Formats: sequence, structure tokens, C-alpha cells
Amino acid sequence: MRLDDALDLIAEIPDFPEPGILFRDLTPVFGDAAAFASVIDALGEAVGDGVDRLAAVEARGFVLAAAVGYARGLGVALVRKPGKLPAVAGRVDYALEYGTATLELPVGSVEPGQRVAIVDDVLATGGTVAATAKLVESAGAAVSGVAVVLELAALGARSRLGGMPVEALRTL
Ligand SMILES: O=P(O)(O)OC[C@H]1O[C@H](OP(=O)(O)OP(=O)(O)O)[C@H](O)[C@@H]1O
Ligand SMILES: Nc1ncnc2[nH]cnc12
Repeated sequence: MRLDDALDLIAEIPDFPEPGILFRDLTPVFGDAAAFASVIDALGEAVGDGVDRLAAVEARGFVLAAAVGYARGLGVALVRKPGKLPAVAGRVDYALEYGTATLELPVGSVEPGQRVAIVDDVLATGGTVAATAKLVESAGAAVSGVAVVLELAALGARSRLGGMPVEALRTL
């Protein structure tokens, strides 16, 4: 399937999870094998070269990064919502488009000196990616870049992420 056709499957749900938010739902992409393959192939390229590991954020980021990691021969650091990990290397609180959140990095998931690419479904305010980058850097690794399916440009993530290289398959 062409990438544009795959991305056209992303649904828009008004007023979820709160009034005023237009939620971008990748459920139809995850459910369609041809669309999923097309998105994974493109994300695999967007991750770039010179990458040692991927980092992904629970939950939708996990699905994408697991497939990209398999396609590219890269392991994945699974950045978790709080309370799930037996051994926490770092913790960051951050703001979302809707509400606040905390992320934790598992001990041993990122090695010092590694170049780590962050993979996620939606880049909105950039808070999630900024928090993930902080965790990766606190473990002594460097963020090589960010690869996302959808960027919501009006929410200004790029300015929040400084000069971090960001590749989005579609920007709205
Ligand atoms: O750029 P930001 O403003 O930080 O928003 C982007 C994040 O928001 C969503 O995650 P959510 O916390 O809804 O988690 P989910 O994957 O568990 O649904 C999305 O999957 C991104 O991780
Ligand atoms: N509008 C949105 N749709 C889907 N995921 C999001 N994460 C933050 N904002 C979002």
C-alpha cells in the first residue's frame, strides 16, 4: 500500500479524551496489515543510520518501535508509565496536550555512549519526546533523532525540542 493511503486511514475523534481535543487514532493502521507494513517501512527509513537502539513510549509507541526494531535489526528501550518497572534508571514528570504524565526508563535498557532514536505515533506538544530524551541522556546515551508517524505542527513540538532532528511521515 502507498504510504499516503496508509496514513489516510488515521481516524480523527473529536472531544477525546477531553472536550476540545481532536484525537488522532492509529487503530485502523494497526489493524490493516498492508497499511501497517507501509508505515513500518517508512518509519524504518525515518529512523536514519548510525543508530544503536530505539526508545519507545508506552503504549502505542511500543507497537511501532517493536516492528521497526525487527525490520532494522535494532533493540528497543521500553519507556514505561510509572509503577511497572522492577528497576528504574530514571524518572521524568511532564505535561501532555491533555493532562500530565510520568515516564520511567528501565535499568539496562540504554547503554552509555549509544545513539538512540526515539519512535512514537504522534508528536503533539513534544512533551513525551522531550521527557524520553531526558531519560536517554541521563543514562549517558545521545538522542540521534526522532521518528513519528504524525506531527501536529500547531502544537509547537519542534521549538520545544531545540535542534533535535525530527522526521514525521505526515505533518498536519
Ligand atoms: O507530544 P505530546 O504532547 O507529548 O503527545 C504525544 C504523546 O501522546 C500520546 O500518548 P498517550 O499518553 O496518550 O499514551 P498511549 O500511547 O498509551 O495512548 C502519543 O502516543 C504520544 O506518546
Ligand atoms: N491529538 C492527539 N491525538 C493522538 N495522540 C495525541 N497525543 C497528544 N495529543 C494527541
